[in-house]
Order: sequence, then structure tokens, then C-alpha cells
Amino acid sequence: GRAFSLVCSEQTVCCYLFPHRSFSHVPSCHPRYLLYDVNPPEGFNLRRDVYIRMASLVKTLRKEGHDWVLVLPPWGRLYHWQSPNIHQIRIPWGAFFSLTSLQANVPVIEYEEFVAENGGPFIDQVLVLQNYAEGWTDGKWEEKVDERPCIEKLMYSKDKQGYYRGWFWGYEETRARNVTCISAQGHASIMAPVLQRNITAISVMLDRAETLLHDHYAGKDYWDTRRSMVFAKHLRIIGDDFRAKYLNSTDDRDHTIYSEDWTRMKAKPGSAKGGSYLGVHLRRKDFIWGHREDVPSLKGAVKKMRSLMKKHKLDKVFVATDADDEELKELKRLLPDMVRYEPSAEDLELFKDGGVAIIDQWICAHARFFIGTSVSTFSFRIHEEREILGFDPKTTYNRFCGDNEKECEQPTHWKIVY
Ligand SMILES: C[C@@H]1O[C@H](OP(=O)(O)OP(=O)(O)OC[C@H]2O[C@@H](n3cnc4c(=O)[nH]c(N)nc43)[C@H](O)[C@@H]2O)[C@@H](O)[C@H](O)[C@@H]1O
Repeated sequence: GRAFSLVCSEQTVCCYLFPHRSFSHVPSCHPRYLLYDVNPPEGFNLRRDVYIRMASLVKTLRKEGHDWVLVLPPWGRLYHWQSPNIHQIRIPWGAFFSLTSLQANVPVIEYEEFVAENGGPFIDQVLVLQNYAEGWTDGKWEEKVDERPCIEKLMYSKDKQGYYRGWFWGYEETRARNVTCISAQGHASIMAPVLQRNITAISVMLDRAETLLHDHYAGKDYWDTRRSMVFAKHLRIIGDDFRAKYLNSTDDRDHTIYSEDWTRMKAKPGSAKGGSYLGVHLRRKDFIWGHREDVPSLKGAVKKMRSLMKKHKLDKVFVATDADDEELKELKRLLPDMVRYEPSAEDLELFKDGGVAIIDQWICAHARFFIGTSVSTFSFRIHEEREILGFDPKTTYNRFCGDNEKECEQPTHWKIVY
């Protein structure tokens, strides 16, 4: 009321007295926190894509002069991370990515830092994003966002104290003060006015954040964020050692010098030569269960690998795959000379399934020639990594074709915008 307005006429006094409140008539005392989560079945590499959308939203909010910080959603409970007996929840981003690199793009903090700064595990407002129940009106696409009744059953429930409990990345003590549903159709930054209007909430979480589209796919902002997603150094070292030991590949020899500081990394397209091996990402499991037309049989894939090795005069092949034991046995029989990164039990425990996936991606990214799997985001992230390293696009944007696929369209080349 009026008393507040009088005391709070100056920002310093106001923030000292009421550190956790925002006021419309003075600049915010506190940064505001944007948290987010993604639909549970989505995998690691699609989640990396959603991060780019959220970073873009935070940039938009900050451009408008508001102090927002992005809170990194801890990794865990991923459907594809099935290695038994290892603890795979509440994994901080620092286990997989270089935090200083991320921070050079947009202010980010780990979830546990948020809890410490925020004075407890409370999220003021959860907005569950959903589509419009009525679909597109008149079949016309338009950007819009509105508070609407929840279409699906809420994954949050109210406790006795009136707080909402939910998954919250495996942090059982985390609670939300309020949960509402929002129908949203459009790019990530359509949320900016909604977040700004809702001025009393210091922390806002967008659930089902994948509902929002990229602000500008493959534009400068996209690439800045993508380039800032530098893999954690301890994982790159494992990948580099493996390359040197089993694939005779080093950065000096193969012209893949990497700068820790991504803002200085600007390799000329075609400058990278890559190690003298064929890099392969062969996605199996849920990609073959549906008998998809664009995914090859093991026999078909091996035939293609052999022909590429011959064509590019490569005597080694490195294979990254999520094939199950039975398929792996078959693959070893068909391709006895393939090289794979197979972590020891200790390494798996240390790096987890996510770290092992990154090591596989890093090794594929340094191959002289790469071939991946149709529409797999795992393969797409390798394309981007190779683009950053400066490979000729011809050696990167390749995918396997299904055994009976008629029109086997190859992946699109997305050039970096610096
Ligand atoms: C059908 C869709 O497929 C999408 O998968 P897709 O884009 O390939 O790629 P991702 O979103 O990364 O999900 C696939 C996951 O499977 C494991 N995986 C796949 N290939 C490899 C590999 O070569 N090496 C290692 N170490 N691990 C691999 C890894 O955990 C990876 O994150 C999913 O994101 C969606 O949830 C959905 O299931």
C-alpha cells in the first residue's frame, strides 16, 4: 500500500527492507529466476536444443532491461539412460558442460545455487505450457499465448500446507507456490510479456518448455548459445586420449585445434582435416522398433560403412551406437574391426550415460568423414560440433538410408552465423 510506496521510494532502502519482493515503481532488487523442464520422454540431445530456446528467451528479457537469470534444470530420470546400478538424478550441468562457457553467453546458475540464493526450495510460479485445445483456428497459424484451463492431468498435486509438489528433477523438498496452465503457440520470446507482467513472482518455471519454438533457428543468437555449450573438459580429455591411443588422431596433425574460449573459436570452413577414420552414429533401439523406413538394417549400415571407408581411403571406423547387446553382437560379427568407446564400470559411474554419450559425440566430431542417423538429434549435435571445428560440410551432413528407402534426403547444412 501507501506505506510501502513511501519507504520504497529508493531502491537501496527498498531492497534492504524487502529483499524478496518486486515493486512496479522501482527497479527490481533481486534478479528474477527462470526455471524450466521438458516433457519426460525427451532425450538428452533434444533437451540441449530446448536450452537454446530458453537462453534466447532470457536474452530477450534482459534486452528489455530486466535482470533475469536462467536456472539450469538438473539432469536425470532420462528414459535412455538405462545403465543399471548408477545414480542418475540431480546431475548438475557442470558434469557435462563448461559452466564458465555457458555463462559467457547468458547468466546461468545451477539449481542448487538457485536454492541457496533464493533462500529455500520454493518456486513462486509454475506455468505449464500446452497447445490450444481447439488447435489452429481456421487452419491459420498465429502466434498467441493465453491462460487456459489445463488440458492434461496436472503432474503436480497440492499438499496439506497448500504448496504444490511435483517431480522437480528429483528434489523432493522443492515446492511451488502456484501452478497454472498456459496455452502457447509461437517462438520462445512470446513468453517475455507474460513473465514481465507477472511482476510479483521472483522465480518462474516453464514446464513443457519444448512447446515453445526457436526464436530464430540457426541465426546468430542460436549459434552463440550453441557455441557456448562447450563440453566439460574432463570428458573432452577422455575423448582426446582415446583418439590418440586407438585412432591415431591428434589436434595438431588433424587441424582441429580447439579454443577453450568459444568466443575466439572461429575455424574456417574446410580447415579441419580430422583423424583418418570414419565416424559413425548408428541410432537403434526406439528408432528400429517402429520399423522406420529411414533406418537401415545392420547389414545395410555395415555395407555403407565399408564403401565409405574405401571411397575416402580410411582404414579405421569408429562406431557410436545405442544398440542393445544382441544387435551389438551381430554388429561385431559383421564389422570385427570397428573401434568403440566402451567405458569401464568406474568410468561409467563417474561420467554416467550422459558423459559417455558426449565422449562418443566428441570422437565422431573429429573423424575425417561422418555419417549419422536420420532425424536423430544425437547426430544433429555432432553436425554442429563439426561445423564449429571447421569441417567441410560434405564430410558432415551425411546419413544412412533405409534399405528400401526410395528418396533418401540428406541432412541440411546449417552454416554458423558469427
Ligand atoms: C524418438 C525420439 O528420439 C530422440 O532421440 P535422438 O534424437 O536420437 O537423441 P537423444 O535425444 O539424445 O536421445 C537418445 C539417447 O540415447 C542414447 N544414445 C543414442 N545413441 C547413442 C550413441 O551412439 N552412444 C551413446 N553413448 N548413447 C547413445 C543417449 O543417451 C542419447 O541421449 C529422443 O530424444 C526422443 O525422446 C524420442 O525418443
